[in-house]
Amino acid sequence: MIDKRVNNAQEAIEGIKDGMTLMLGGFGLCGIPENSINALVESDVKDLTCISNNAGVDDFGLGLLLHKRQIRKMISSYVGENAEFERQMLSGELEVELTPQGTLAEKCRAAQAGIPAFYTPAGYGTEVAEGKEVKEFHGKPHILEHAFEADFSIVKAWKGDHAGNLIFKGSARNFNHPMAGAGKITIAEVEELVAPGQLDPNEIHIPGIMIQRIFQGEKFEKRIEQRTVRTKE
Ligand SMILES: CC(=O)CC(=O)O
Repeated sequence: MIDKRVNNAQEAIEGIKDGMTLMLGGFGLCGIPENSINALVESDVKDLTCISNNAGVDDFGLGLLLHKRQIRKMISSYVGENAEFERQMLSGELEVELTPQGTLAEKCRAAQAGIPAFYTPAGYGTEVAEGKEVKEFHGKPHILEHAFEADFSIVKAWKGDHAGNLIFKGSARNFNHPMAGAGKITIAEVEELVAPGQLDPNEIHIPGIMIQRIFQGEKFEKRIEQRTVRTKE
């Protein structure tokens, strides 16, 4: 068995350099690889292209990287609820490639499965289709979409073992599942890291072969409490 463990988020993100493309899991504020994002914020790496369903909010998730201007381009499907994102996009500081949500998921899954491209009807007749090859299937036009090419995938799971096998919990599975193994290197941060043999093989969602680095993230109960208090105010 290859032991994929690294000690912490700082070690996990080693090798992420200026200008690289990252895929980051999460939907809403659920299943966000927050420890890795915090380490990226501390690292000062910049000019990143981030593929993620959303861009976080002003004080959480990718919003923290946006705040420090570490992101040059976002490839996302849902980008509301982030005032700094809006400001940077409207001022032209941030490049944005809006992608239909199903296409975003499939571009991840295709990369994970080693499929270079696929056809989809989503986006035909809109800006999304500009410059893309069109082909008819069953009398309906489809556009050719390419699999993502990312340097790193960063995913969050509920449980993982030293070999990188992962189990997600509930809706936190979201984009974490198709992003695992889709980048050249996949980092998994987990809430609980266990020894090999402790996870029920029938419950594993992502096999360890997809993962290169794994670590147990710090617990964030305190942050959640703080956010709850702020929301109530
Ligand atoms: C509506 C959505 O797509 C959820 C999100 O914020 O990621």
